[in-house]
Amino acid sequence: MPDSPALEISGLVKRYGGRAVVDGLDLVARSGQVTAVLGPNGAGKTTTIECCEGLREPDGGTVRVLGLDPTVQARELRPRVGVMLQDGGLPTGVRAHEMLAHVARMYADPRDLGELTERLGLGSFARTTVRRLSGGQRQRLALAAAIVGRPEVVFLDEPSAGMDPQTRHAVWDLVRELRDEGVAVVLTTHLMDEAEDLADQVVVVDHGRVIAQGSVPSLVSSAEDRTLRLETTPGLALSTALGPGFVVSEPRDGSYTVTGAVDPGVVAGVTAWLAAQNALATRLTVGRRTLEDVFLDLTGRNLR
Ligand SMILES: Nc1ncnc2c1ncn2[C@@H]1O[C@H](COP(=O)(O)OP(=O)(O)OP(=O)(O)O)[C@@H](O)[C@H]1O
Repeated sequence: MPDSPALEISGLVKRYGGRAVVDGLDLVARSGQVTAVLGPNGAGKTTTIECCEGLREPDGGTVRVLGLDPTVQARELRPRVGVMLQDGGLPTGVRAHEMLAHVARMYADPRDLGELTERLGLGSFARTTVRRLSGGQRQRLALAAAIVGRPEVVFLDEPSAGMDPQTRHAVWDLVRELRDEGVAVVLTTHLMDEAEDLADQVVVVDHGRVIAQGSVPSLVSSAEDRTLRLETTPGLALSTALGPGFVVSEPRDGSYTVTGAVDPGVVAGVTAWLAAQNALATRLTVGRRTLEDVFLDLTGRNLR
């Protein structure tokens, strides 16, 4: 069926030692779209992706990749799915270019290795053994290995972690191209700008469940809320200057954010209140909420 999703997860449960780290998770990802899975450390993202890759067996629910069950139909799926693991998962004793050439030989119609090498800047370390590669170089090689076989679905677990900005942009371009070629790209990331730039659909996972999903615009503008950002004297009780319905935080000393229905009257009220405290605002901006604001609202500010 042309409209059937590339990935369909229903009620996925995965337990470790009796604890459900994935706890009834539903997710659909489509061809020609980038789906970004976000969530705090330990939320269950990697475990979910590993169930999709056939690396972990679910304890409940179903996972279908291209309509197939990744645990029992792994052989049929292997040539159609590309996987980039968080730890690289590469053999360490071979040279980078040998590893990639070996992976390419496993596919019927691999990408041009020269072009891929150029695109991801692999040339400078092609003759280095994998064990001696830097973290970012290893990531680049792992990405090349994930896409060399022209997969229909690609799972990228934190693809740009440890990459320098130049490489990150090259990777983003490549991901957009894959999407335009009709590939279903499913990636996990902690980089909100990566999700904002790339994702057609964002899925926020916490405690093993999906707690929000949608396009970036739909997530950031679900209300008429705006964010007022303010730099001034630390430790002010800024919430007393505002009525109910506003959330004030001071993530760094003297750097405040106010979320809510920020209108001209609210800005005037805040600056008047600051003047009464003899506090000078050295910076004041009003903007739309960012994906990071939404993420922190959804998942809280406590460390995991
Ligand atoms: N093999 C395992 N045995 C026991 N517990 C595990 C195992 N793998 C993962 N866990 C636990 O499952 C939970 C979810 O881990 P997972 O790696 O899926 O999270 P994540 O959302 O990918 O986190 P991160 O953002 O840190 O990569 C964590 O509490 C982790 O400690």
